Amino acid sequence: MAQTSVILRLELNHEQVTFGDVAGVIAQAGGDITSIDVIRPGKASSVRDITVDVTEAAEARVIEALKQREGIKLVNVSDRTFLVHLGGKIVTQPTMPIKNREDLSRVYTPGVARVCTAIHEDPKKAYSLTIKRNTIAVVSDGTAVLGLGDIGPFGAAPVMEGKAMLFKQLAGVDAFPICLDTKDTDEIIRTVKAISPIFGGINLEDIASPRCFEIETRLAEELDIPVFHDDQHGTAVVVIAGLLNALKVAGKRMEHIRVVVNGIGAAGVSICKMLLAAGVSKLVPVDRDGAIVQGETYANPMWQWLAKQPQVEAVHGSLKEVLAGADVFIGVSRGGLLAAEDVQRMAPGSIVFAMANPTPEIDPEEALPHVRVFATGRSDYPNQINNVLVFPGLFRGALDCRARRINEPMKLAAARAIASVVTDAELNEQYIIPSIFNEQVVVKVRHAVVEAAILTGEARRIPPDFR
Ligand SMILES: NC(=O)C1=CN([C@@H]2O[C@H](COP(=O)(O)OP(=O)(O)OC[C@H]3O[C@@H](n4cnc5c(N)ncnc54)[C@H](O)[C@@H]3O)[C@@H](O)[C@H]2O)C=CC1
Ligand SMILES: CC(=O)C(=O)O
Ligand SMILES: [Mg+2]
Repeated sequence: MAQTSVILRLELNHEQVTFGDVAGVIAQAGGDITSIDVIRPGKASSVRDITVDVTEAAEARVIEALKQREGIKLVNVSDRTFLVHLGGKIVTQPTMPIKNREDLSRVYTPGVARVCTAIHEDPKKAYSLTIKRNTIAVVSDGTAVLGLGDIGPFGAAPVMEGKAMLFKQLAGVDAFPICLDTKDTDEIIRTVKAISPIFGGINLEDIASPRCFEIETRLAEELDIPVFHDDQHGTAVVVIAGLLNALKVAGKRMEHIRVVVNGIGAAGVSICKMLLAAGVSKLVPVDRDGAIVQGETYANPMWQWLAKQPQVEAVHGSLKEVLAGADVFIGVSRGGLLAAEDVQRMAPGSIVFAMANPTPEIDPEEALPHVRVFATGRSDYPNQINNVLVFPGLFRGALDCRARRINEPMKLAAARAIASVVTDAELNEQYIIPSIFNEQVVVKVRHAVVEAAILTGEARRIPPDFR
């Protein structure tokens, strides 16, 4: 159940209520008080800010219960999640202050002109003399934002700002959110190409399938900087990392497991491809109409590709039907699709990655008693399988070695690097994947990605620590 934190500003009439009464009302309605600040003390009345943790469902109950109680005036409700978004979440910052005319004539005109000319004469110098070498565009058209669907470019912005924050905080990569007001494939490609000169890489985000496949493929072909659709490959990389460790916990092997992947969109297609490359021999891709079946014909070119793979089962069925007996469930579809009895019918020692955001395919509380390893994309449960473990270190590595592309060996190396952060001694059901705050993650992913890029001839620069 999604948890939120609200700050309630209350004016209390001391003749009618005590603070104990207030606490009782909140607790009864399902809220959990985490802090109290006195804003205005007073004998007859006082004003306090009360921070309350509640589930989304209980929030309205708490508010209503307070409003109904005599002696309590609800002055304001602030959602702490909204508060951190006020004014946006990132800023740009100069690398030095401009203190005097001399500084001004160096960083700007006339001095800057010589630098411009030098870059014009040798465009490679853009990497040393501009922000290009450390800057990524996070590009979305707002059509598949988390699991919220097509909520448009304005709606997408808080997620893209969040990705930019994570790039910077975790890997020192400067990232800029770009939310496009078009859903047209050609226009998106034209626009990204037109803005690309200032960027060292393009992170495509939350662009709906199947359009995202063509956009990424064409941009990767036409640009000489890495183009990476995070929802496809970032997700696939982190799933493989989690699965490598979950299989160790469950005592199963990649070649023997039967895997059901639900939601064959951007993330699902890339996950299926990476599972096949990793040696999975029994795969059941499932979308809204049930299993994608070997030998059938599909209009979606990616589903058609899957239907031709010998490892894909030739069995029709709904998600619930095909899930019976499966060793692994990977959900990248939509929240709330499964119940306890569905995961109960999986093979013993089952592994469930319910990764739809913000609501997983099955409520963790329902799934946990019946599965061996359980993971979600969320940060409020153990085992957060989220592409945030991948994109910061992966782009850090790609930028440092000036990789032209991000190829399969670089992705596989990233997956193994993430898995390796959890040592065999630490590994258990609750800890198959490191926390995003584990500093080893970015360090190891970067190192593995640079190494793979050098080995596969993708690097255009050897970073000093590899010389
Ligand atoms: N934890 C993580 O790191 C990540 C999680 N996700 C989550 O995965 C989900 C899908 O993301 P994308 O692949 O980018 O979206 P997408 O829109 O490209 O694909 C979603 C797919 O799920 C299918 N689908 C919808 N309802 C379904 C149902 N009831 N049963 C089976 N399939 C169904 C759609 O037909 C579509 O093919 C979202 O909830 C997203 O938040 C995506 C990327 C990373
Ligand atoms: C995590 C992520 O990229 C998504 O849910 O779309
Ligand atoms: Mg995404």
